[in-house]
Amino acid sequence: MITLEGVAAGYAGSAVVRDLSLEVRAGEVVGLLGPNGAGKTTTLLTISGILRPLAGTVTVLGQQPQTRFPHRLARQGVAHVTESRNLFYELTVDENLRIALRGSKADKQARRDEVDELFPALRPLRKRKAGLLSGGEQQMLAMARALASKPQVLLLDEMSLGLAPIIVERLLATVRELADRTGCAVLLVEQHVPLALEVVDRAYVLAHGNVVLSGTAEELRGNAQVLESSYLGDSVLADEPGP
Ligand SMILES: Nc1ncnc2c1ncn2[C@@H]1O[C@H](COP(=O)(O)OP(=O)(O)OP(=O)(O)O)[C@@H](O)[C@H]1O
Repeated sequence: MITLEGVAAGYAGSAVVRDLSLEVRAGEVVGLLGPNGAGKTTTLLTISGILRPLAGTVTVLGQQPQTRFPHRLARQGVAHVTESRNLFYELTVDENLRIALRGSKADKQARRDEVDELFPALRPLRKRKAGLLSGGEQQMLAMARALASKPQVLLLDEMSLGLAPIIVERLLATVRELADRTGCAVLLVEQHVPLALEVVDRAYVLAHGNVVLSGTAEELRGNAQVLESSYLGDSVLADEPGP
């Protein structure tokens, strides 16, 4: 679903991510972890076609998104939820969802039912303007919008930004359920490392634009010291229970 081979990515011809190879298969949830400025957002932007790779090959759903028109990719089943959430804040929850729904009437109804099942907390908020929702509710709506477009590939950039760990835990569980149910391939950037490692199948750790560690969630959980040192002293594992 997503394959990167020897990819360099960056801005104005200058690479901030180098020699990156990664893979996300159907139904997998894969984490892209690492400290601030490591190149995680740049990697997602390159996968969704917003940035062109400076070197290497990006393949998404069998195609190379080396196009200046990322909306074409979106129509082909790639949803990218950016840090800014991209909601229409003056529109209601319902209206935000309606805009994102695609396909026949039956398709749209099926998507709506799925959204209702995965995000029951949004049901009583349908008539509320998106701008009046809490941070967690807005993030749910951003994910629900992504789901409404029936993605085969979902890119999630720091969906937990500014949210309490309990909300993050719920959102991550929903992402897992979405991948298991729909077979969607999910690549997620997440700062809450221990929480992310509870739901992802595998993860890549980026530091200074290079992969410094990768493995299954179990391998990474068992490699906490190396994982922590890749964050250059940031105590990412601080919310792990003590010994
Ligand atoms: N539009 C831009 N033009 C030039 N450099 C940029 C641009 N956006 C990001 N960068 C630089 O690229 C590097 C990687 O940034 P990126 O946003 O990909 O990191 P990140 O791992 O997502 O960080 P964070 O966790 O802080 O969001 C940083 O040094 C950043 O300053």
